[in-house]
Amino acid sequence: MSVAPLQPNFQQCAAAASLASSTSLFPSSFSFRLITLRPSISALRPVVCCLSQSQVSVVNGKIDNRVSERNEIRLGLPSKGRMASDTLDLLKDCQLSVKQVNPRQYVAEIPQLSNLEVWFQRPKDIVRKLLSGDLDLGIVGFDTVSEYGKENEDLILVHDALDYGDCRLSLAIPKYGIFENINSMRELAQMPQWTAEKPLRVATGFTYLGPKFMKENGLEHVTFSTADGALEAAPAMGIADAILDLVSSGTTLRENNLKEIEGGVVLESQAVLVASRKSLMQRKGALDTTHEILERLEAHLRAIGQFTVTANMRGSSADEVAERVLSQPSLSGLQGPTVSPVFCKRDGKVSPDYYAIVICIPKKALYKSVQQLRAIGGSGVLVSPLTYIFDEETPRWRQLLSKLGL
Ligand SMILES: Nc1ncnc2c1ncn2[C@@H]1O[C@H](COP(=O)(O)OP(=O)(O)OP(=O)(O)O)[C@@H](O)[C@H]1O
Ligand SMILES: O=P(O)(O)OC[C@H]1O[C@H](OP(=O)(O)OP(=O)(O)O)[C@H](O)[C@@H]1O
Ligand SMILES: [Mg+2]
Repeated sequence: MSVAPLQPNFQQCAAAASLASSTSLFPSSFSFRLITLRPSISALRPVVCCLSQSQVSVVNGKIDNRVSERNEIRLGLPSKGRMASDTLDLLKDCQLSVKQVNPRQYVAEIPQLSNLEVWFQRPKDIVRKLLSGDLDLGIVGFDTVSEYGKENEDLILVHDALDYGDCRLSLAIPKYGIFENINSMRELAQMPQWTAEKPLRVATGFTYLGPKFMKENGLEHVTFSTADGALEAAPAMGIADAILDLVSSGTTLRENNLKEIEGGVVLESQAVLVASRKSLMQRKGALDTTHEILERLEAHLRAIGQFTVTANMRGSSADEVAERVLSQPSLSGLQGPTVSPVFCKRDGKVSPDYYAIVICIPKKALYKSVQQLRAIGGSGVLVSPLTYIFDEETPRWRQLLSKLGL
């Protein structure tokens, strides 16, 4: 069951080769439909063999690393499962609503991004199609990127924390029987029961990450079986000794008398935006579109953790009020407070009577901040939700450029 790691030099070629040779990865009806839609793509590669309808092909014995010549940028979104609706909700919150004519149609558009096609696919197929060059961008769980991306260097995480789909990939064993006193990976590895003849049987859908993790943890005698769901039943059914599956609330494990163990978490996951490096580097418009999506995501995700707070303060000058505000640890805002004079007319004279301050405050620190505002003489505190925070430049954009060597 273990999958040998790919040699870095041959990763792209091998990934494309295995994709092309596996009919289960490319249902023929779907492939044919794409080829019919884009006849120019196959016509571009006149010689020798074409591995997929897209970019990694072998021309006259050499790897052709160019991207296929389509004009649209393609974004893959989950077509089903728990990620599907959350992904559409997130994009909507970023003013990037996906217009889908009907739910059975797999292609859609985002009117704000004119050069973009949205393709609805199963999460694992999004990763496979990023590798084969049939998609340029995708939103899926980090677990799916890790399992099906197999550390391929062509995959680049553009945004690693989209704030939904939180779960962890974790090893779990029964609470009872020979496992009763086993509470860590080390103890599991040291159990005398596992031999070449009678290995530890692990049920998992993660057949790349599973063997790798067990090997890294010194478990030599392990076999894997796989199933598409309800893995938690496998130990009670006598099919497996342990399971390696996603855990979120932990309810499913508890209900099935299973427990996680120390050191047994393979990875923490949440939804991510992932891209094909080749597409970003070579496809016209791909980097610009990615920049716009990233900016909108960052602006929204930064804002949802914050409130805008306004308050009135008496004081002798804006500077003096600012000093009082900044003396409090929770009131420094994103870049310091905005302090504005509020003018009143008294005895025919216009002068600042008090000052209005505006600051952004993390939602978690709201009550503490209100207490600190009151302590320094703030009154009339108004709290409103924030919709977007656009920074001068997002840190993730700089990171992306540096990953691309730009
Ligand atoms: N219990 C969970 N809580 C939160 N997120 C989860 C949970 N289980 C899975 N996920 C995340 O959602 C993604 C999709 O999971 P989902 O179960 O919807 O689809 P799937 O497992 O690919 O399909 P299916 O379960 O129908 O075979 C996972 O890759 C993971 O990132
Ligand atoms: O820790 P919990 O909150 O209980 O969630 C964990 C369960 O969620 C997922 O299953 P899913 O609901 O996707 O069903 P599936 O087995 O059909 O994939 C995962 O495979 C676990 O079984
Ligand atoms: Mg599932």
